[in-house]
Amino acid sequence: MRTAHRVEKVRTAEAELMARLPDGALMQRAAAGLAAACADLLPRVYGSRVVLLVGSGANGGDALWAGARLARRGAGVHAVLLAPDRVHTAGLAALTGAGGRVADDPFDVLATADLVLDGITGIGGTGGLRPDAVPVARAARGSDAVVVAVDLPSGVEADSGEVRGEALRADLTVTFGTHKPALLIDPARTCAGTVRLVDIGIGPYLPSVPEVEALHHADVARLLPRPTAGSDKYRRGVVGIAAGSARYPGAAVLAVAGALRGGAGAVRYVGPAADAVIARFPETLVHAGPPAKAGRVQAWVVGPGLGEDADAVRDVLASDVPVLVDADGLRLLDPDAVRARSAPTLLTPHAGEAAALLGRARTEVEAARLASVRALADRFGATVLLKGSTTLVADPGTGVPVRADAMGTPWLATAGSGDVLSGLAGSLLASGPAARDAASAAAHLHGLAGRLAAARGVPITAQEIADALPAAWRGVRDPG
Ligand SMILES: NC(=O)C1=CN([C@@H]2O[C@H](COP(=O)(O)OP(=O)(O)OC[C@H]3O[C@@H](n4cnc5c(N)ncnc54)[C@H](OP(=O)(O)O)[C@@H]3O)[C@@H](O)[C@H]2O)[C@@H](O)CC1
Ligand SMILES: [K+]
Repeated sequence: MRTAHRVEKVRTAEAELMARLPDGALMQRAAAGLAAACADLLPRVYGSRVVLLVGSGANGGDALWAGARLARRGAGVHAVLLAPDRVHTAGLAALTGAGGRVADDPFDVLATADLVLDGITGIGGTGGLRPDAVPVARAARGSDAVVVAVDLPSGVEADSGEVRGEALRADLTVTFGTHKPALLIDPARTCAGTVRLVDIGIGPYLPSVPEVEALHHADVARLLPRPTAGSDKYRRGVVGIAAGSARYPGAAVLAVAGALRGGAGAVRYVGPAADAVIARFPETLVHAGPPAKAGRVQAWVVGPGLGEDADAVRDVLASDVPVLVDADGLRLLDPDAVRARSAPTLLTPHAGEAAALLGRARTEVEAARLASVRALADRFGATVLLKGSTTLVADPGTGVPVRADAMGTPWLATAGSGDVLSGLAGSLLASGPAARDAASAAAHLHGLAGRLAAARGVPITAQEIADALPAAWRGVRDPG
């Protein structure tokens, strides 16, 4: 699992460790890791042209010390000083002592650079790149050089993943000690490129509960149900799907398709699309409705393609089992009914639906995804899965890390893809895990299924995502 901590926690941990070490030791660890990562990227260090973008803080110091190491190995290193009067003096002395130089003209050296180290700002930066840094950052990005961000891409908000102005998009980010939330959450994450973590020894001083966590295959594998010899279909869990309408029967079929691949022992469909569901999936138990009369289930999914059937939403929310609400269900739900529930509730909005639930603009939700998912979870007292290029899963209250999942691919943005996800997540929910675990496992499997279905770079249908789910289970359980 990758974990990310807030700046305040990183600074506290660094201070505790620094008090036990000689002056500058942590920066040397950071610079050594950074220089090694740069050396790995360059065909050869000797003779390569490296440009350092150096801001006013210790982030610039890291870049200068790493630049000194590369200069000692024969690289031609130029430093572009964005705040010459506040430069890290020891770092600059080390660079010049190793044969590096301060650039006379940033654009000249950037035009021929092989590698640019972005040390403008790290965890101390806020508010996007400043006006004097913008043309330099654009020239770096527009050059043929590979761009390596020091700790964070400059211009992003470390704690929230917001980008409030312009940021410098990197090919690789070398981060120190722990990930920062911005490296796991869009839109900042997309500026980071590949992320490499350098251990500088602060791990023991960081809180055990991070701000954000991202699950690996093995973490997800542990969340997936495994039937035992004593399991029957009821013990494995029955998931009820209240979805579809005369107008949108396909949503019911796709939600059932996801649910059948989610590990529940049986899928019970309730609603007006029973014929379409049975025609495609004869193993489904169908009932015309209402949900309250359909028979026992261990979890409900309500909403995909539901149209205007507010009664179905009300019925399902009145049940005493875990409930997932998606799509039309999110529009029709009564917030008080959600808050009054004692069994878990999982809401699965995309940014537009989240914006409607919060009474904000969609662009606001997209710009501040971490704050938005937490606000929704708190407002509804429910687990929330916010869809997007990274999926976020939050529980209400503080002290529980938000889960971020970047397994998805842009090809997943296709009609019906969300219906498959709700069926899948509901099916996992029926087998008994916490809503947060069911939601994050579902997001990961759904993302991997999308990747597998689109493996040859071709457009995919929602049905193909559902069909790839068994391969995604195998991929997660046996990544071999
Ligand atoms: N502590 C340690 O032991 C270790 C720390 N390490 C490294 O230190 C980094 C943190 O260093 P830091 O605290 O000096 O902050 P940093 O990110 O360099 O920015 C500082 C200054 O930038 C300015 N500024 C703000 N916003 C800005 C903007 N948008 N555009 C331009 N400038 C802006 C602002 O000054 P202002 O101009 O506002 O007065 C602020 O004071 C960390 O990310 C890691 O790389 C590693 O070596 C490991 C050991
Ligand atoms: K940086």
